[in-house]
Parts: sequence; C-alpha cells; structure tokens
Amino acid sequence: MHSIVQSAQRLVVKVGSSLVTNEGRGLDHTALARWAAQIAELTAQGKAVALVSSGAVAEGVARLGWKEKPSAVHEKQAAAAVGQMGLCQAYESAFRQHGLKTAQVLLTHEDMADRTRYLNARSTLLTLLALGVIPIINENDTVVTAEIRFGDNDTLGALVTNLIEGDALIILTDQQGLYTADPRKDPAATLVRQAVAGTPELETMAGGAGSSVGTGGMYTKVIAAKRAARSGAATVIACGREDSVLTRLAAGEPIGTELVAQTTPLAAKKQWIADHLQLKGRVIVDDGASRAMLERGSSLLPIGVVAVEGDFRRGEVVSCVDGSGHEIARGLINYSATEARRIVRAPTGQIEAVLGYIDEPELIHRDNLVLV
Ligand SMILES: Nc1ncnc2c1ncn2[C@@H]1O[C@H](COP(=O)(O)OP(=O)(O)O)[C@@H](O)[C@H]1O
Ligand SMILES: N[C@@H](CCC(=O)OP(=O)(O)O)C(=O)O
Repeated sequence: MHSIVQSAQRLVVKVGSSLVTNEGRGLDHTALARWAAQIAELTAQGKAVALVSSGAVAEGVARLGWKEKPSAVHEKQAAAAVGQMGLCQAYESAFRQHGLKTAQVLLTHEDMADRTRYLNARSTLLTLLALGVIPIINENDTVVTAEIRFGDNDTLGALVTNLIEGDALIILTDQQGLYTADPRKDPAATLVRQAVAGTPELETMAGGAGSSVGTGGMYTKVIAAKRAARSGAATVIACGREDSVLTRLAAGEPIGTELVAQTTPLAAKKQWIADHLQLKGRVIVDDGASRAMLERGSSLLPIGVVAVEGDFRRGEVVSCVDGSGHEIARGLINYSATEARRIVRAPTGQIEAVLGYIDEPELIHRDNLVLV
C-alpha cells in the first residue's frame, strides 16, 4: 500500500525546527547533509522536490547566544532574520555536494491570499523545479505580524503542496509518526500506520508541540494532511532521524504514518479559495440556501442570506455560515459588504431596484464556491 512516495513525481518535504537545529542547540549539519543526499537521489530518479525548512528562529536564538526562544514578536523576527542566513548557507553547501542548486523562497500568508501573488509564487516555484533547482522555503518571519502568520510550517508545507500540485507531502519530525496519543506523555501510545486524511479522530489523537523549539506539534501536521488532501496529495509523517528515510519511502517501504487523500481534488482556483487562512467577512445563510449549496452545489443568491458580517470588497473570499455559526462553504463574493447588506433577503429581480445596478444575480457563483 505504501507506494505513494514511490509513484509521486512532485513532492514537498518539510523538516521541523527541532530536527534542523538539534533541539535548538544549533544547525545539525550532519542531518542536513543526509537529507540533501537523499533528495539528490530522488531528483536523480526524476522526482521534483521542494523543501520547506523550519529552524530560522531556533538557529537565530542559538547564534545570538540567547538561552531560550523569546516571547516578544520583534525578538523572534530578529532571531529569524539571523537564523535564516544560517539555513540558506547550510542548505546551499549541502546540496552543492551533489551538484544541485538551491533557491531561497520566503512566503507570507498574504502572498497566498492575493491571487496575483499566489500565481506568481506558483510560477516561480514551478520554474525553479523545472530548472532542477531545490527551492528552500520558509515563512518570511521578519515581516509578518502575529495575526497573519502561518505560524507553523506544517500549514505552509500543505499550502505549498497545493500550490505546486504536489503528489505527496512528507513531514519529517522528531517522532516515528502520528501516535494514538502524544508518546512523550503516554507511553502506551501506538503508531498509526495508515489512515484517511481528514478523519476527525486523528485530530483528537494529536497534541501540541512536545519540545520548546517546535511550534504546532502533531495537531498542525494532521490538519496539514487534511489541507493537502484537498489537492489530492497524500501526507507521510515520519522521523527525520530514521536512516535513509526519504529514499526508503521512495522505494515503497512503509515508514511512519501515511495519511491518504480520499477526497476528489478541487480545481486549482477552488483550491486557492479553500486555502485562505483568514477571511474578511461572512454571510449567514438560511436553511434553504444552506441545503441548496450542500446538496445541489448551487450558487448563493441574496435571497438566501439573513445577515452579513465584516468588511470586504467585491472579489474577496468570504465564509458562508449556517444559523448556528457553522461554516459550510466559502467563496468569492460578487458584491462589497456594504452592497451585500443592502440586498440581504432581496429576490434577484429586486437587486437592481435596491442598488441602482446589478453586477451579477448571484452573491457567490457556484464556480467560485467551495464546500468546507
Ligand atoms: N499523537 C501524537 N503523536 C506523535 N507526537 C505527538 C502527538 N501529539 C503530540 N505530539 C508531539 O508533537 C511533537 C512534534 O511536533 P513539533 O514539536 O511541532 O515538531 P516539528 O518541529 O517537527 O514540527 C512531538 O515531539 C510530540 O511530543
Ligand atoms: N518559520 C519558523 C518555523 C516555525 C516552527 O517552529 O515550525 P515547526 O518547527 O515546523 O513546528 C522558523 O523557521 O523558525
């Protein structure tokens, strides 16, 4: 069964802070050299590989001689700027040993939310991969504010997988994979070998970070697998210290936890809509509209909307929630928040009379609507 990495042509490997920096003691050059050698082997097999690497903050903290990760955001950002230099340098020389070039790509959540920047990031990454260059990707920690961060690179890894339409996301961490409970706290926990990404039980098994240098723990990895599954990609969570872990996975060996995708892949534009982490507003829909969207994949018409919250412009992504506040869908809205408030409950034939013009009869067209 474990043949997903074997057949994958394009994949994303994500390595966590604790692995990259030896639990915060400083860059683990030996580990980096091992991954570089394995990734080189994968590329020799014809696979395209992008690497998402954490560790900038932890490495910066070590280089600055600080005792622990600071809590102040500006200090973390300063540490990231220092540490990212170390990451780049280390990966560049590790891959050079195998005749491979690397490229630094620093992304923010806003780059993913803005359609033009998203498409630019996509074409740059695809160009790098086509050139045989290994993109080394991290969040642009130095410029992002706390509210709009990815925060953990598991999420970034999943969004990059969707962005480049990867076949698989391999998350390397300090545990053998996903256990039924955090093995640091529950010695009776057992390794989950295979499951369907998005299964709710996985979220209850997964706890937070076990080390002081990691961020999201297993929870963000399980959610990342659910996100990656939306583009049809499978996720493997495995131990980055395991000998030849990447090449053995590529040879079809079952290692760690495999979370398979069973959902029908979304079209690229819908994928981008689904991957928005923060939305500017939401529309509360009535039962009829909710059923029409869920059961028939219908567009959302103003008549089915009972209230509009937030502030958004035409063309932005908003959330559609039912009467109990549960998000059922999200999509690109055809009217601004001010306009949408004025046409709440209006039958299509009355939109023009209320606004003085009509852009589209639908508030959100079905082609721009994704069920969540
Ligand atoms: N169910 C679980 N299975 C395995 N590890 C878990 C689980 N729940 C929580 N964890 C913790 O998640 C940690 C890995 O996440 P994290 O520290 O964020 O690492 P990384 O830097 O690799 O992202 C593990 O060390 C472990 O203590
Ligand atoms: N962008 C941050 C990564 C955040 C983080 O700690 O992520 P992870 O170790 O993957 O849980 C950094 O490079 O330090």
